[in-house]
Amino acid sequence: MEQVPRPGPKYACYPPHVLIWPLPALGHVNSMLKLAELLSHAGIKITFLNSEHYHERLVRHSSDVFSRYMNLPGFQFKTITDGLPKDHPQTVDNFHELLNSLASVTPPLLKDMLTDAKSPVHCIISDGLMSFAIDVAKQVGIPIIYFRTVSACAFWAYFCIPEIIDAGELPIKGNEDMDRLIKHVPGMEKFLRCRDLPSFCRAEDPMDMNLQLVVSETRSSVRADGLVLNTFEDLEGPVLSQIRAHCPKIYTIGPLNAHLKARIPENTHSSNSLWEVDRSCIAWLDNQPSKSVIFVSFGSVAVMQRDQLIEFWYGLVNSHKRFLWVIRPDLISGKDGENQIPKELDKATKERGYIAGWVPQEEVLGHKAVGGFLTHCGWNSTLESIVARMPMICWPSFADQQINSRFVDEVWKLGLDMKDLCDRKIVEKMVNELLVERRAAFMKSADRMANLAIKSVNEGGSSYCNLDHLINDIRMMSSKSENS
Ligand SMILES: O=c1ccn([C@@H]2O[C@H](COP(=O)(O)OP(=O)(O)O[C@H]3O[C@H](CO)[C@@H](O)[C@H](O)[C@H]3O)[C@@H](O)[C@H]2O)c(=O)[nH]1
Repeated sequence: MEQVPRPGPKYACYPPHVLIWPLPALGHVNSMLKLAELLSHAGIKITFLNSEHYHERLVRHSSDVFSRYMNLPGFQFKTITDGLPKDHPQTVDNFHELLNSLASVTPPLLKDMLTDAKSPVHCIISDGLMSFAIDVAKQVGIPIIYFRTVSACAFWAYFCIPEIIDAGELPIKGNEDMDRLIKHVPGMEKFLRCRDLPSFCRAEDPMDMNLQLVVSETRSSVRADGLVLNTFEDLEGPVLSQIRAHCPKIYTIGPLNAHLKARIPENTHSSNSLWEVDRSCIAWLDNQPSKSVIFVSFGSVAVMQRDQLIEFWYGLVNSHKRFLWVIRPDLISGKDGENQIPKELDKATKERGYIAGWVPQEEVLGHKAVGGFLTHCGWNSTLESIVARMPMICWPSFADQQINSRFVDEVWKLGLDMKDLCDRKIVEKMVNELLVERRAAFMKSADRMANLAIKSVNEGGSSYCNLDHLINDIRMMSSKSENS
């Protein structure tokens, strides 16, 4: 399906044209849409290439997001197949299937799109996990910039995995080995433990398919003409210096949610939620005392066992604090014991809890009644929490979430790392630490980091200037191509 572009503002000559192509996963599509909006605002023509499945979802479940983008001048959606059946489960275990399928079916389609003389593309910004896009870009001679949607610390850990394996630091030798320090991620030698490495490193075999795939994709970033990261210099400066030794052209332009608000203040709907949002929780929050609620959400893909759900539930109830919990319809893996919620949990939830399937997360984090965030530490959630001055309890599940958690707790002092423990007593204790006992200290760090985040996206800040660099570089690519 292709949308005909609507007339945009009157550009002097040809506007630069960028093709943006995310991996079909919510955390990726969501943040690349934000980048698309920022570039569109700067007068750049955008073709946003969505997988057929994600596009259908966007049109059907988020028609407001879809029409908002369709109204941006010079913006169009195009779709491309991911080569998988419609009902193919999208879980972390199927990650390599998705990437392999994309790599086998999309290159000729992309090449056709890029060689269409009617609509020349001057630059591709592709997801930083799709190296086949680099191969196609090089064949047709169009510059390509990578966008990696994870933190710089996660990117750097992925980048160093071959050295970690060569040094014999992987595989991890069972649970008792989890607290061993890793020596071969420069800059993190003092605090990075086996348990904090991206979850793919837990494979028993260092040649594990998912692990090798993510490493080779990360390493391929050096072949791109630039790397965009959704982070900011004051948050991850030391790690960024390490990465710059390998990928010299890095555009740190985050936090993207704050950057959008800074550049386009009239845009009050930046969250780009691709699923239907239940807003009834806002009315519930309106009736709760200030900073009294712990918000619980584990992102769009993480799953948990039913017994883990019950442990969290007891922990929240036993903390005697109010809670708002996002339980997605597909959050619980396996259906054992469905509908058997112990009566005391049910009763306490009616008294001081609220459960929803999908909420306007950024708005919730900014609500005056919310005092803390129990999160899986997906990168978008982590940044949204930082911008909202919200201390965190981190229960990481997979991929980059473990290392993000470690940084939240040990480096940025913005919250507590629960590691992969799941025990009602720990949940209860941490909720009380976050909301009461250590509240003042966490709030001080959260305020400081939020101020730095806001400074970075305001005029003159590092992310603001880096986005201007990116826009100027794209303009140069376009004028070079028009002159050749
Ligand atoms: O009820 C909800 C729950 C979540 N969200 C939004 O959904 C996004 C979730 O993104 P993220 O926190 O990054 O989590 P995942 O969806 O799990 O993201 C995947 O992609 C991220 C970016 O690559 C990685 O950091 C994660 O580990 C990976 O699981 C955020 O923008 C939330 O605001 C809502 O709008 N409403």
